[in-house]
Amino acid sequence: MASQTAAGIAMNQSRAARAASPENRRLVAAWLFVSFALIVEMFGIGAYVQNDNAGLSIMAWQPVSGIIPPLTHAAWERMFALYKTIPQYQLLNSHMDLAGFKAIFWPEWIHRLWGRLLGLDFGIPLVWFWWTGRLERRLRPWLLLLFVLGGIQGLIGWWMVASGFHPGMTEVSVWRLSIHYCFATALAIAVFCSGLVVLRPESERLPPAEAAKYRTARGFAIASIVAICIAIVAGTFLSGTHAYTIDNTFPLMQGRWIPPGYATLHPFWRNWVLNKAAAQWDHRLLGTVAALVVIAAVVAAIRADLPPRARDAFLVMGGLLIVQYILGVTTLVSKILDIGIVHQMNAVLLLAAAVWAYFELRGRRSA
Ligand code: HEM
Repeated sequence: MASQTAAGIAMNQSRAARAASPENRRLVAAWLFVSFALIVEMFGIGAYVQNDNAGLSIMAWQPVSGIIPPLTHAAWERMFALYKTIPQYQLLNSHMDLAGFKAIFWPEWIHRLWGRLLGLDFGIPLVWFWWTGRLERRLRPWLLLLFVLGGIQGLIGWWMVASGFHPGMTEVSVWRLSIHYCFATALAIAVFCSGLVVLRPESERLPPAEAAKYRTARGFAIASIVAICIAIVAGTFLSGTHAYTIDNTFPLMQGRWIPPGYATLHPFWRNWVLNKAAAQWDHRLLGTVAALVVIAAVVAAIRADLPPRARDAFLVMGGLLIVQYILGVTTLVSKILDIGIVHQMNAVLLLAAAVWAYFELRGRRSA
């Protein structure tokens, strides 16, 4: 019995050593970063679906059997007949034929397929890494939680889509769209952070005395994260109300700094979410505030003479910010929504870069 226990302890120790080895950490981190990249791709697909107004084309929630698209003409006709029962078809698309329906079906089908693939991409390696002792003990429940949250994101997606079937609705609820987008962003960033945690163990963080020197730059990294998150939430209201369809001039709206239609809804706060002019103005303003905070962070980082990895992170964040701003303004003035797709994907990368910048300046808990 005693020898069995000793053998068990030895095995646990060898598993822990294996999990902590640099090669293993790189492998696990690569899996997490690839998963992050696939989620960013998912943002692009989701944006395409939204631009095409295709999100309401599949009226069933079938996580497993839904992977099989209609295979016969009769099956297509059945699917189309279902779509004909919802207000979006009756109020907007009553002229649509089967070919038109197929054109909105496929983007939504690919969106859901990608969600399933993400589940496999995360779930299968999770089981394998766990089984073969490649995951540090403290990470296991966290990664399992992320997997479960991925499933919940799918449910939120369906809850969002279902809001578009209500009487009088021709698209999904702005609120639910915003929650769907924000939850996806949080998940993407959580996966990215997990990759960083695996790649950079406690021992590779800055010694506390050095970390203290960079307090200001670290504070700016946190401020950038907060400002970018706020701009993202405002972006979801702009996107959800299709506010890019009005006032396509920059920086003024209808020749004014504050558009005349800003406060038409009551109570006042509803304008922030549901009023096109207000949603667009808020996003411009908050995007600009985020841009200024990020620029200040990059200046602070350059002046602080940071360690190379941290400096790189701040510079990447600054570069992505410039790209983000240009993409936002270009989407607005051109009304080319394909540019908006890249703007949405880049938002997640920008937030990830800000998190990375913060991460590189974290100190060890002890000397
Ligand atoms: C740091 C700055 C910015 C961030 C993080 C950001 C983020 C976002 C996000 C996440 C969305 C999409 C949300 C969704 O689809 O639910 C969005 C949409 C949009 N943003 Fe930005 N944005 C920024 C700056 C700007 C600026 C400065 C402009 C233009 C003045 C702009 C114009 C737009 C437009 C027109 C859309 C709608 C695109 C569409 O519906 O497809 N953004 N933004």
